[in-house]
Amino acid sequence: MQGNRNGMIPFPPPVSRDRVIWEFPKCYTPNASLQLKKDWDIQAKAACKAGAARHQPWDRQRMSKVVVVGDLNVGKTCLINRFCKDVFERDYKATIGVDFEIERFEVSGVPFSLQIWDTAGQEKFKCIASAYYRGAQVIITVFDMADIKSLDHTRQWLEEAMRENEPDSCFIFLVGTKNDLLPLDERRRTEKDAIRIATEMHAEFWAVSAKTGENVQGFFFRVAALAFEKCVLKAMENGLPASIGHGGSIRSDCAILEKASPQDMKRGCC
Ligand SMILES: Nc1nc2c(ncn2[C@@H]2O[C@H](COP(=O)(O)OP(=O)(O)OP(=O)(O)O)[C@@H](O)[C@H]2O)c(=O)[nH]1
Repeated sequence: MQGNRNGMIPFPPPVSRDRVIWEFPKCYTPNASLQLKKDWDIQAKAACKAGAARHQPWDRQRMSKVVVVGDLNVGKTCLINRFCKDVFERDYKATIGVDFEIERFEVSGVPFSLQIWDTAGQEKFKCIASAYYRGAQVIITVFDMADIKSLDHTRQWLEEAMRENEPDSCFIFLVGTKNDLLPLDERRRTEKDAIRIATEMHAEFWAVSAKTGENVQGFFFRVAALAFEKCVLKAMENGLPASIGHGGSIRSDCAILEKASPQDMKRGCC
């Protein structure tokens, strides 16, 4: 895509159809869920409706920061790549430091983005990666369903990520990857252990497979919906106009990305 003279892209293309969210996405299991409700908050819904109806030019986007942490080799990069690029890489290539993707959505008629930070699980890159934990609205702690030790380590990963963030400021998810590797009975046992740990962490649990794609879209839609709704509610709490939409004002804890494309934003990792 061509930028203007400043290298900026004035109007990003419309959000692809498979990134449009109207219905409030369901949780994976009510036994470890951040919210059991089935629909959007009524006030947030009304604000979105009013904003979307205005059809203003899309000159900026609201964005939440998502940080993905967990042991090396658990499948963080594959999970992100399955969702953002619909690919699966069989060979392991360690993440060096950090990398990020920006994924654009339309939620209840309103543009919204997730800035998804993929961090390195290797000890030697930890100090680089941890510099990027700050300012997260969502923390995703990932473990490998076929490696129970990686589940035990998620508490430590969360603790480290929370050190850089305010208590109660983030949605926390516990995600078990590679569920394609387990027979059903073993999968059930691991899920039971994970649900116990998710409850301790005040996290929502999901079991996914980047290889088969199972639950990957459902999971990221849930992340986007919860993060988006929180932005809307926070903006309303702060007394900002209740009408939110293309060019409207959700500020709160969402960053606003002014007319820059993901390519403009993408920096080399450390
Ligand atoms: N069977 C199966 N293998 C997977 C899945 N997800 C990832 N893998 C494999 O697990 C290995 C590690 O995946 P990565 O996504 O690179 O792991 P990572 O957590 O990003 O690792 P670091 O970058 O070192 O932190 C790769 O060989 C993947 O092919 C999955 O859902 N199923």
